[in-house]
Amino acid sequence: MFRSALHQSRRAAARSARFASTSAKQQTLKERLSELIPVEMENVKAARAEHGKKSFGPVVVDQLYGGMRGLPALIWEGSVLDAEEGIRFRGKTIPECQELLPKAPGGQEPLPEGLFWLLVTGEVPTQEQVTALSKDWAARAAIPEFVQELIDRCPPTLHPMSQFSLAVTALNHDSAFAKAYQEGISKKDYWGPTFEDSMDLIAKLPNIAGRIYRNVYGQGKLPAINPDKDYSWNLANLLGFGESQEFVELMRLYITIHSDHEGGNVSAHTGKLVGSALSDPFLSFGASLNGLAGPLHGLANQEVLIWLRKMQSKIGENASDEAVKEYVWSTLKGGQVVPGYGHAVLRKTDPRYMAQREFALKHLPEDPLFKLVGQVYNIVPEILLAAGKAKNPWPNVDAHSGVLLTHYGLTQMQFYTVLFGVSRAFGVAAQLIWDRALGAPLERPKSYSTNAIKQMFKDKTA
Ligand SMILES: CC(=O)SCCNC(=O)CCNC(=O)[C@H](O)C(C)(C)COP(=O)(O)OP(=O)(O)OC[C@H]1O[C@@H](n2cnc3c(N)ncnc32)[C@H](O)[C@@H]1OP(=O)(O)O
Ligand SMILES: O=C([O-])CC(=O)C(=O)O
Repeated sequence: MFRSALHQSRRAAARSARFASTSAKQQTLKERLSELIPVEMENVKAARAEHGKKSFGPVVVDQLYGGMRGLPALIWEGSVLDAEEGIRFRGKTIPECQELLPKAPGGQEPLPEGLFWLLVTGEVPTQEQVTALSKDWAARAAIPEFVQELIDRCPPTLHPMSQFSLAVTALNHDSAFAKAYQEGISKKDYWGPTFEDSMDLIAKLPNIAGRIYRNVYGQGKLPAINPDKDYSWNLANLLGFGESQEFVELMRLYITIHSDHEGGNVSAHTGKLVGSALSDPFLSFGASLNGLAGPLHGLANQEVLIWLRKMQSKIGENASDEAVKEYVWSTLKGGQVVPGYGHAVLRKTDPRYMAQREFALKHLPEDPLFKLVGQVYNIVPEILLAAGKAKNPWPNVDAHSGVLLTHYGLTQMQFYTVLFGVSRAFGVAAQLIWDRALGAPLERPKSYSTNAIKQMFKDKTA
């Protein structure tokens, strides 16, 4: 009976996918989503009916002390991470996304608009649907005057990530979800205003990021959003790099690959957790950003560049492998981590690192800093293995992002994590929409004290 429910829901999904392909041109993301939600509700119901009582295996006490590594604890629809092969967005690898997602005219990198559509629906959109999304986001891009003033009043010495988080949190002033909740919206309709807030959130981030960048680094007045251009072009232009076709392409790739990394990473999980209290998407994503701002998470892309620059000032440019090795060892011996290396889940080189490396090989193969990143790649894993602590000696996404931004003249490292944050909104927003559509409950796992654990196992051998 359970199996037949699953089959029925799959048949309904297939019917609905066929419908989508015939009427794709006319459908907006919200229209498509409203068709998919009832299908997915049935799918989840069937999956829970069939598998709900099955166990993933035992939970051991070390997992409670060890940052919950490997603990199956969350549902996250947009992406799943495999330790060996890396991330798949709705089942698609990064190279597959690069191939399948729509591009801008003359562009070769995927448009993040298409990635968002994929994260939300599990489907690859048409060129027209992606263009419509670019236009929709451009139309929603303006930020309220008081948020502009809030950013303008921040001292330039306040870290750009703190400014970013303040501004995103303040967008809650106009939250459609918070308003609808106060007006007594029914649970079954939560997803509608969550969708609107999520679209507004993503749309407004370039104006927030651009304003912070120009304020902090004295880069002059913010230009207007161009409604005929895509999201990444507008973001690049607000930062002052709209003239560089390569930088715009880099933004398309960057926003696509940093968007989502399943649900357990700090920023994604924080957004989901805060959203589970029915805090609106602005409050939820503001919280995500505060997690992303930590040096073991998104701030690592700033830390990598700082570390590379420090290395250069200590051992000079074009340093020998021996000198680099010595510098890496001195980092470890100083009780610090090598930023950009290691990962909580991955056990191979991050495919996001590889995608950025390929971009560099194509566009900036002779860049001296890129060469240093390559040299470090040949040296660090062996040293981390020899040091014997890190479970994954290979580079993660952050080991490569800064060098690309620096190449095009975006040299202000403290700003880098803001760009990561713009991208991470895509993944968090997509999940918030589904969480509210599927009625995800308040998150509240059980915690224990050390004494409670000791007591629990007092008279037991295992
Ligand atoms: C977008 C992202 O968030 S990607 C990650 C970005 N962060 C970084 O690049 C910072 C450097 N890397 C790290 O600190 C870690 O590898 C993390 C935080 C990413 C993962 O942490 P964990 O899952 O705890 O890693 P792991 O189980 O391998 O850690 C075991 C030990 O190796 C150490 N280790 C792991 N990676 C490194 C590293 N790059 N340099 C030095 N030591 C390391 C850990 O600090 C830990 O030491 P401890 O036992 O003294 O506490
Ligand atoms: O998956 C993680 O824990 C960290 C990471 O790479 C990301 O969030 O992009």
